[in-house]
Amino acid sequence: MNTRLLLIGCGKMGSAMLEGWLAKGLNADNVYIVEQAEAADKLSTRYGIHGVTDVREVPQDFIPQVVLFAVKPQILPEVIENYKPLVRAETVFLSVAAGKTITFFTSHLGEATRIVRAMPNTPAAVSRGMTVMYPTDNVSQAQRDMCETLLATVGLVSWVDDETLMDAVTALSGSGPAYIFHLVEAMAQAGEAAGLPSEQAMLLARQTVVGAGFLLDASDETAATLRENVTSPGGTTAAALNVLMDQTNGLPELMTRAVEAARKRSVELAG
Ligand SMILES: NC(=O)C1=CN([C@@H]2O[C@H](COP(=O)(O)OP(=O)(O)OC[C@H]3O[C@@H](n4cnc5c(N)ncnc54)[C@H](O)[C@@H]3O)[C@@H](O)[C@H]2O)C=CC1
Ligand SMILES: O=C(O)[C@@H]1CCC=N1
Repeated sequence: MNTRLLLIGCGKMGSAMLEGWLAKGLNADNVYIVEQAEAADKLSTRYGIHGVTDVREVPQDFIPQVVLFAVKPQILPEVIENYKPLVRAETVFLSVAAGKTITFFTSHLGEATRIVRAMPNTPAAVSRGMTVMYPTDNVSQAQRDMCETLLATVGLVSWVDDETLMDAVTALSGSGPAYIFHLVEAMAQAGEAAGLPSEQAMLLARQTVVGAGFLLDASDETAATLRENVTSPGGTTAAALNVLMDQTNGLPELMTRAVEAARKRSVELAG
């Protein structure tokens, strides 16, 4: 992979993608990262990329094909205009910032800017990410393909043709890994309450979620069938699922409220 990439912000999400790309052979020499001073030094040493603290330190002859914004949405209004000089037809601006709309980018960078909004998730670090993208009309097919190739290197890719759906995407797959990690915490806590020692409860919860994820990935069956495969009539799983699948107080209702809270927050982050 020889994509010329300028990455703005390399924290949890930026480094998850970068690690996935470098593991799949992205040429580190073609990558510039704008970060805060200490992070820029560490990243250069760790990944062999060019770490800078200001976009003006990027050599004039480095024309990025992709400028990727991976800073917090709250930081973007302060920094976005620094990147205006990079707007040109051969450069696509790819943003993973939750909530930040195409209108936000065009209002600061100009209508001609080619923009792809993307929502990845942190399993990208182990090439199991899920990314959903939405492009502006002026993004060429070649640029769409380039963004898709980049993100497909670290997981599955899907597109939406209605930008407002990016809020729902963010609430489901963007934030979703946190829900699963919390499920591990909740299962471990429940195991402890049922009498298991704390460390063993965590081991069981963790490996159960890892194993179920692998099984889901390896199997052609639906999640519903895999669930039914565990559930003996009148057995222990059925007893637990009676609680979890309760129409009014069960997990679907709780998850719907949680996803809706995240979707609303994504709308608010548009600013
Ligand atoms: N963490 C996640 O699971 C996901 C995050 N996102 C989006 O990714 C973006 C980054 O989120 P995280 O990686 O979680 O945050 P983070 O705080 O880990 O990373 C942000 C990075 O930006 C750097 N930074 C701050 N000011 C900067 C500046 N002026 N110029 C360059 N870099 C600067 C920080 O040093 C930090 O390393 C957000 O917009 C978020 O909505 C999207 C999908 C999932
Ligand atoms: O919590 C957030 O706002 C970001 C967006 C999706 C995951 N993390």
